[in-house]
Amino acid sequence: MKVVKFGGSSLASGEQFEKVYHIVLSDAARKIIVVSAPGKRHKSDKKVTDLLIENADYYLTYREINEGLLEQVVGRFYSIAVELGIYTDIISDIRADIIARLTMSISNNKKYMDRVKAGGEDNTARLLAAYFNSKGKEAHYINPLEAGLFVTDQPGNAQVLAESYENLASLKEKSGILVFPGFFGYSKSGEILTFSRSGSDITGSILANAIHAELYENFTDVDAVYSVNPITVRNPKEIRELTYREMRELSYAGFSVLHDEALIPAYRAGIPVHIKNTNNPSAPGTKIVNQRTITNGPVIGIASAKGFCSIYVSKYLMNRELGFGRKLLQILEDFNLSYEHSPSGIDDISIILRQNEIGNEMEEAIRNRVFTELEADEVKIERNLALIMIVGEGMRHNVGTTARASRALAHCGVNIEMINQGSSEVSMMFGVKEVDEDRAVHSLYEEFFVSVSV
Ligand SMILES: Nc1ncnc2c1ncn2[C@@H]1O[C@H](COP(=O)(O)OP(=O)(O)O)[C@@H](O)[C@H]1O
Ligand SMILES: N[C@@H](CC(=O)OP(=O)(O)O)C(=O)O
Repeated sequence: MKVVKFGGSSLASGEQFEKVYHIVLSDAARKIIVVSAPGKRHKSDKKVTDLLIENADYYLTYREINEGLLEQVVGRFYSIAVELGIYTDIISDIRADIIARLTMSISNNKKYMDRVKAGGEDNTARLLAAYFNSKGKEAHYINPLEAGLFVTDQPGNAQVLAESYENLASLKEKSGILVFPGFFGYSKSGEILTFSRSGSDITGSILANAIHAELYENFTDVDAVYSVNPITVRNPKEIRELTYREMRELSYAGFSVLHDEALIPAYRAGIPVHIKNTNNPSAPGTKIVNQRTITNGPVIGIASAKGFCSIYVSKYLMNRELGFGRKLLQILEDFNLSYEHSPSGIDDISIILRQNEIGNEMEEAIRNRVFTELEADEVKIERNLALIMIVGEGMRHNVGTTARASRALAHCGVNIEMINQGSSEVSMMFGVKEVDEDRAVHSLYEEFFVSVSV
């Protein structure tokens, strides 16, 4: 039995729905279909989720529906139904559902937003099931509350609760194709909560774990996971096989093709993940597995992401001071900040954080506390950093990868602000200024994938 997830790009129009229909029917093992909300049909288009957010924002501000915005969302579903020739009252049901989400009582703005956002996936699942039925195929929309997908009470960032796996296991026994909306679950008190953005990938992985699927297929709009983001480098090398660890590191640092939280459930149950292209289903795609044979050089992928800042603290004899690191992290915890990395030296430590979490006032308050409470010699906060992650299981067995990477960065004139090598030895991270990011990635790609034989 397979769980198959289709992303927003795979469901953006009636034509895409048709492709999904044929893909699902071409393999009888494809049992549970997880759907995102319709995505962009072209570059300047809007995702249904973003349209729903605009609708919710308007309602929160004016306490009335903006008819124009509402029509944009309903119009997306309507045009898909027309293209597919589904002439039922499904569109009036979808309109009523979205109006109900928008006009319900508001106790908490963030939860209100989640309920509206979830309308994209929920109605897409209903529409896809209706399409299968219109073609005489047995398919059922599955409601995540009835199926028992329970999550924590964290709006926009919910986490699955352990009991969900047992609840969802019984889906295996149901007949026909099951169409499950991605991206959201329910709190124990019955409220809708979404995962973070792009979270339908997480739903697919949870379901694959719950039913002990033989495979979790994730259909998107690219032929493979590429060794570098195809938006940064043209026609990059395709990756055929990746380990869970490699993909985890790469998706953390910018390989948005798979949500970085989506691997854990599949990994825990040992279920391979297969990334495939809805627009070219016969392409081999990329498999994510527990172990792979290392046929390439040390590096399998290079990922990068903007939006980080570093807090650099130095103090003479820091290494001898009991509890220094703990006290520093305690200060950050007091500000409700989680940190990403902390490379350190004998007398200094840098803490890397996501900069959108620290405003200017908070920055000043942190600086003051570190100076006064920790008696630091120097505290420097640097913004607009990009992290570049070089990843590959082969790095463990290869000498000189760091030297090659540093040489490549020096070659293109990029200054390394910080280096961090993960203890797992499958990744190496470089901090550079955001303005240097693209140049650095090109040069690293050239070094590890193009010019030098490995
Ligand atoms: N290394 C990479 N390999 C493939 N795609 C990548 C990579 N890094 C970023 N992407 C982007 O991920 C996109 C697919 O993910 P996403 O937009 O979430 O699709 P979906 O609509 O299927 O959920 C691709 O179109 C591509 O632009
Ligand atoms: N529709 C949601 C969830 C999702 O997974 O979407 P996509 O598959 O298009 O990344 C979002 O835009 O965040």
